[in-house]
Amino acid sequence: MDQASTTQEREWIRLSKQLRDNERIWSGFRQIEVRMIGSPSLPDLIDIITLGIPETFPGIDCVTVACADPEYEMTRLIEAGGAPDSGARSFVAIPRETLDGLFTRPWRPRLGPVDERLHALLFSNHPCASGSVAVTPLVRRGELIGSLNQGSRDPRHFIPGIATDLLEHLAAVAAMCIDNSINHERLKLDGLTDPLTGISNRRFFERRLAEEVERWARRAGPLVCMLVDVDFFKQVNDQYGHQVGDRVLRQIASLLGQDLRGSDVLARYGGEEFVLLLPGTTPVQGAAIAERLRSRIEHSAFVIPEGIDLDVTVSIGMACLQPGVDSYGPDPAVWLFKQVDAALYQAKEAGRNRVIQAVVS
Ligand SMILES: Nc1nc2c(ncn2[C@@H]2O[C@H](COP(=O)(O)OP(=O)(O)OP(=O)(O)O)[C@@H](O)[C@H]2O)c(=O)[nH]1
Repeated sequence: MDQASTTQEREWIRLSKQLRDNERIWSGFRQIEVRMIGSPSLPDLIDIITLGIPETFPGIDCVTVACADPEYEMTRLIEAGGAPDSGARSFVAIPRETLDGLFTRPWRPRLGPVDERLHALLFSNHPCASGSVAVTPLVRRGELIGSLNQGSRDPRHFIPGIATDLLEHLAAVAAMCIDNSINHERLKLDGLTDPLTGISNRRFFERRLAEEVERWARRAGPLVCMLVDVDFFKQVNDQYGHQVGDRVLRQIASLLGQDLRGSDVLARYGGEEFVLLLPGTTPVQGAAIAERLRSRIEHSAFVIPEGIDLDVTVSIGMACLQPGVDSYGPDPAVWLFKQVDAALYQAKEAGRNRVIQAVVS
């Protein structure tokens, strides 16, 4: 056999191997894609991404998913639904600013060695991401929602300059599936009850506010509204974790609901804010109730698993629609809520742990 045909044969073998490798990668990629699209829940999806990718693609030793999750919505869903040792370990709730700081526009994957800070942030449970990493932005409807983080022991697996179209495609499908699963979970819960505290949710409150304002317009009596916001709640989460934060929110909901009348409404307005609507209550009665609630929370024991008793306080903004008054503008409900919100803001500004009643001139 002459020299030229030997070289040709080697090239042929190399190309055939490359073709087979590419086919394997594409087939694995399609399998992952189909599994992600068909996943029944968010915990399942995170498992497919974080366990399925390393199983399917040689050289990838671990995968994590980081997402901005300010209200711990995803964290809670994943913890509640996943196997204890899988998705929950590989999902990272990342502060919005930190996520934004990971990438610059146009959002492109970051490839190469991993530094200590990035490792601690994205791979803290995964020592195998020691050689090289690919951190790919998860973008949905033009918004950066997280990052898909793949790690390898091999320092040469992810090197700057390699083609990233497959990584980007995988991240685009993952982002779409994550977004769909969250929306699906929200739809399931989107009744009128807040799943964390068991009390009514904002949608229910808004419905009841419209009904009560209609009754008030028929001269049914005064209508008091108050907005209750936990003071420095971020510190509770930051210091003791969101599960302790969740416990505090549940206890506050229960303290606020202790002696309400049947016609009163208590709802979780969102995050660490609760709202109360008290039909047939005068401003004087409303202020007394608000003060009683504030004091009850200040003097309640909030004992967390470490045995520590947390000091929890709330600020309350309160306002009232008086019967027979028609100077509240075209939409009294909007007027009422604006007053309540402004009063709460004043209560925070004045030092927190207090009730401020909107003064109507
Ligand atoms: N654990 C838990 N935390 C939540 C939930 N919803 C919102 N939060 C957290 O509530 C905190 C609200 O923080 P901020 O808006 O800064 O307010 P704050 O720390 O209470 O400070 P002030 O309101 O100014 O007294 C954030 O850290 C949110 O992540 C939830 O459902 N569970």
